[in-house]
Amino acid sequence: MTPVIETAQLSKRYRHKTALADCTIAVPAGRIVGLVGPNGAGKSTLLSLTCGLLAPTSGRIEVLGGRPAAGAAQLARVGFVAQDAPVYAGLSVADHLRLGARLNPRWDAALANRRIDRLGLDPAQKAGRLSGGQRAQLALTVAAAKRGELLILDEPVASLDPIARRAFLHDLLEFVAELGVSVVLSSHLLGDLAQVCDHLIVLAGGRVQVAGDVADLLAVHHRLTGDGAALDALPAGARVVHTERTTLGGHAIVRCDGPIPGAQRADLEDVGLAYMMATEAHR
Ligand SMILES: Nc1ncnc2c1ncn2[C@@H]1O[C@H](COP(=O)(O)OP(=O)(O)OP(=O)(O)O)[C@@H](O)[C@H]1O
Repeated sequence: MTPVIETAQLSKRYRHKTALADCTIAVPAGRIVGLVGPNGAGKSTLLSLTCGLLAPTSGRIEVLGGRPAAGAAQLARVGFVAQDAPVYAGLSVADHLRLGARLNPRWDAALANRRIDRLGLDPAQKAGRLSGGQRAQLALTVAAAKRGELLILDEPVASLDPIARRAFLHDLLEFVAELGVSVVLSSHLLGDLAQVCDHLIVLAGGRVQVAGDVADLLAVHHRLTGDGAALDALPAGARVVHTERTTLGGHAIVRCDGPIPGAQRADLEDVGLAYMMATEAHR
């Protein structure tokens, strides 16, 4: 099956700043992909390259087997919601849906109306008067009703309160089940991503630190707690990703294909955070 996103040594420089370097990934179809990383890690840059809003400085990127944004057909296959859920402040909710219908050949009016109805949004309300959460939901509705094969969401839950975040992520899961789309969403909130993602990409310092299906990553990452003595007796091939001392004791996240005596399975937050912290520690 063609990967939804495939890159090889992809890099992007803005004048003197390298925002993304040597990025080689292959994202399988049908996944909800969590793209995490600290501020300035290169997440928006990677997503903008995926949508064709930016051109690479070097390297290669293919989206759904084609060049990003290469013509109307390719554009119709990808829905994109940029950071801060941009909407047209002067247009009403209904205007957004009319515009969506005019601009998108595969527009699903029934889906759009059903969502707006369920969210309790007034079709006559100007988008500029919606709350941050409502704007995010409107932007997601427009992107989903486009009926593309890939939905790209840049920090879609950043402006939402915890209840709205839950509702948004729940809706997202429903969409994926209903529409069969692949989704890439970036976030700082590993806990949120852990609820919905089955594929993880950790970016830090403009480089991919780890990427893969969540089940595969969890199978090979272990959490060791204690005074550190266990780290001196790790099995061959084990690699300490990150160690941390806290007032409550210490722990280490270790990558190892086989079992580690006395270790627990790491969870997704452990894994994501460990790779981010390890990069920060080397700066
Ligand atoms: N247009 C630009 N011109 C120059 N530098 C830029 C530009 N856009 C981004 N950068 C720089 O590239 C790096 C990566 O930025 P990017 O926005 O991709 O990170 P991010 O992971 O999305 O960050 P955040 O989580 O803060 O949104 C940062 O150092 C940023 O300052």
